[in-house]
Amino acid sequence: MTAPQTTTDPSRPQTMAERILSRRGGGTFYAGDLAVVEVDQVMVVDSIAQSFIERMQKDLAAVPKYPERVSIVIDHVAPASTVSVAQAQKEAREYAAQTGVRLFDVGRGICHQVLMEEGLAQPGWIVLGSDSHSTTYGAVAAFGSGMGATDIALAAASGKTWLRVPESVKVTLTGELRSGVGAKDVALEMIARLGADGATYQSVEIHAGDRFTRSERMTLANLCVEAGAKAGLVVPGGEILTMYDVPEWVYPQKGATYVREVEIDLSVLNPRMSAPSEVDNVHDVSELRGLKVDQVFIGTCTNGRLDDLHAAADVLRGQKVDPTTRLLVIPASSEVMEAAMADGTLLTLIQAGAVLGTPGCGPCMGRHQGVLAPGEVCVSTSNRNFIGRMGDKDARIYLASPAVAAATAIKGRIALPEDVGVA
Ligand SMILES: CC(C)[C@H](C(=O)O)[C@@H](O)C(=O)O
Ligand code: SF4
Repeated sequence: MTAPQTTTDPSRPQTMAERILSRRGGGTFYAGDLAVVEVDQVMVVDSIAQSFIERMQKDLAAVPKYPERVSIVIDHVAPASTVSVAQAQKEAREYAAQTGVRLFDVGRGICHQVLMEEGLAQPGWIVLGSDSHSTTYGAVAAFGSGMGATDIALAAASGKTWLRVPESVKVTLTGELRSGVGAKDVALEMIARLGADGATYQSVEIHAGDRFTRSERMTLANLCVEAGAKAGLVVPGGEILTMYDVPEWVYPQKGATYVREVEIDLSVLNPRMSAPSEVDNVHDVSELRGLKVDQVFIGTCTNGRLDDLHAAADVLRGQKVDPTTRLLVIPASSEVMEAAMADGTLLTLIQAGAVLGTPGCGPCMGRHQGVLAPGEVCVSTSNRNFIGRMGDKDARIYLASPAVAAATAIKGRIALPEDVGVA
């Protein structure tokens, strides 16, 4: 493996990140180069809205250059849990009304899911979010990246951003998954292989062929930031080609330079689980089987979509949640909730004993709707299990797929679907 040089020789093949940033920056850029690029969408979440507005109004004395390219989403603590949260959300609504930027209010859903549903991330776009999981847009070959309030405000004010073109790690998926193993298991395996800081400021370029739906690709791209990645780009294929116009210039070129190459053979992968308190502490679920669990949470931008709820319902149908365990289910968006309502999935989940929450982040970051007490154990379909993430610092979080989470809820202990009679 050779480290890429920062030459601007246009004949050298480019990675996906290099190609997209070159195109959107009107130049030929390679890893290490500084690029100034057009920004197609700026996303601001509720928790950051106040600092964003302050930067815009006080520091920059600017209004959004293209209001239609800015979206504010009230999702992290929605509905509001305290007076100060309510005040911040009120200011965000007023700001949107004054400036004409889009506002997605309480109940519409988690920022990344909402932008994707609204078509506000497209192949080849640059989407910047005030949220670290903005790598999710890479599911549709958009260069999605999280930035702080200051950079986000600068992008909103100028319509551009500048960044150092990241080096790329190539992740190649081979073979076919066995039944009962899914995108979340692949994503956890990928983070285990890359390491929690293993792709810091790099672009993780995932070669998945025609495998995986958009939803599954979102799970893969979402987790990339847990390896420290600047972006997580899935090479377009399969369903994406039928859903989007994919320009030729988003594809990586043969012979592009990668700092590291990782190959994952899907055919030997088992259901995986990340144990406390780092996302890359990944084990086979069978090794952790039997541990008593107090709360199970199915939702989030990682695994709160319709296919995730279907996977949970397939396990929970006709069964009951263990009486000593709580099961919280929070659809990622109003659209997901409506579809799950219409096809009977929510009824199946509720009949099994699930408690439903408002579409949004829910207890994912420990702000409300299911905070954990000291000593409690939670199995969650989310993406982070750091100390204190979902409440008390002495609570422990295990990350898994919706199917494993559902089986665990029935047993009240970490379990596989086969343990509750589901093949
Ligand atoms: C609140 C937000 C800024 C934060 C993030 O950046 O990711 C949150 O979504 C998270 O998952 O920790
Ligand atoms: S669902 Fe969780 S990880 Fe996703 S944006 Fe919300 S808090 Fe962050």
